[in-house]
Amino acid sequence: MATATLPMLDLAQYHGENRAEFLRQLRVASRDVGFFYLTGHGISPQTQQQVLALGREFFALPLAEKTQVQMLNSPHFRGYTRLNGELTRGQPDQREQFDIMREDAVVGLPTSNALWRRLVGPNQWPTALPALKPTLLAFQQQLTDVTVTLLRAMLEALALPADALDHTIAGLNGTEGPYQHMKIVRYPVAAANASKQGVGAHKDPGYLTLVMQDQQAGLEVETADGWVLAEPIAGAFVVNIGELLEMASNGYLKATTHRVTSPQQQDRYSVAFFMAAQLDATVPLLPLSAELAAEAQGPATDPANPLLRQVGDNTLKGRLRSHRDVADRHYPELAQAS
Ligand SMILES: O=C(O)CCC(=O)C(=O)O
Ligand SMILES: [Fe+2]
Repeated sequence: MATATLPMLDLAQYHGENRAEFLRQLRVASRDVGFFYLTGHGISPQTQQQVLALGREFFALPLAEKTQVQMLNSPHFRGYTRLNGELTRGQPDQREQFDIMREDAVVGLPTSNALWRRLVGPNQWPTALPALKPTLLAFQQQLTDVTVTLLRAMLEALALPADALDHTIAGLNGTEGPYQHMKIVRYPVAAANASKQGVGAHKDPGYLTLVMQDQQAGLEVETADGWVLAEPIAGAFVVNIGELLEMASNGYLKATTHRVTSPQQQDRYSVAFFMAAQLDATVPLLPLSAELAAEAQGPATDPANPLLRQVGDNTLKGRLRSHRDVADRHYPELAQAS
């Protein structure tokens, strides 16, 4: 593991007198590493601790309570996934998790070419832990606000209008704001000789991801210097860029591969939040200046997993690959094709 560390950015500077220098650092970090720590985001340590504590409580519930809200029940890919229940590049991840998205009503009947509309719908909530719903939904909204600010700052950092992507995060069918997806995760200590794939190497699909970690390390980032450990820093979020933003910037902003290695001594808890364009958006190609365009390397393409500019199709494709059991039950016609 390389000893390099990730860049550190203070979002408070975006609103202060160091704005220009902040934007420069943001541009360089997003171009060269695609990963950084973020402080000055305005979310209090108390709120962070409260969410992590509630996450621990959730995972400590009896399996029967967690199974009651299993993702397998949900055509909208919300709910609990047991250990080994999610696949990354076909290999099972050593983590259990609970996924939520925007709390929505089911939208109208899908037409055959817009099956992604079925991603929209309600979350599942465990009756045994009533505090989970209000706490996680409020936290999801706070993280959304931070990522929207950050997205606008990134566009400014590219010398574009801050609102250049606002039309892709305005909301779907009367909902407000961008696509939201949050998960609370538990990575158990790996048994000797067992797989240590907490989550396999991957890029995130959306615009921007925020990760909140407890004190247990495990998140690793692939950089030009090799794999770098994103050591937890109390109060700071880890930010990374997703494939949609890489695509919009023609590869100037980098979606970087990362993974989690199972902890050795203590279970690790984290919360990951993924902000993306709304499902009916098509990701535009941003008009970069000639100077910046010269540094844009084009989005990385993986022939085994091509990116789709239509966000709903791209999102559904990712969910079907990661959660095969949900795909088989709720999308049999697509599960066979993917
Ligand atoms: O748990 C973490 O630290 C990161 C998780 C992650 O990369 C993901 O779920 O996409
Ligand atoms: Fe990730």
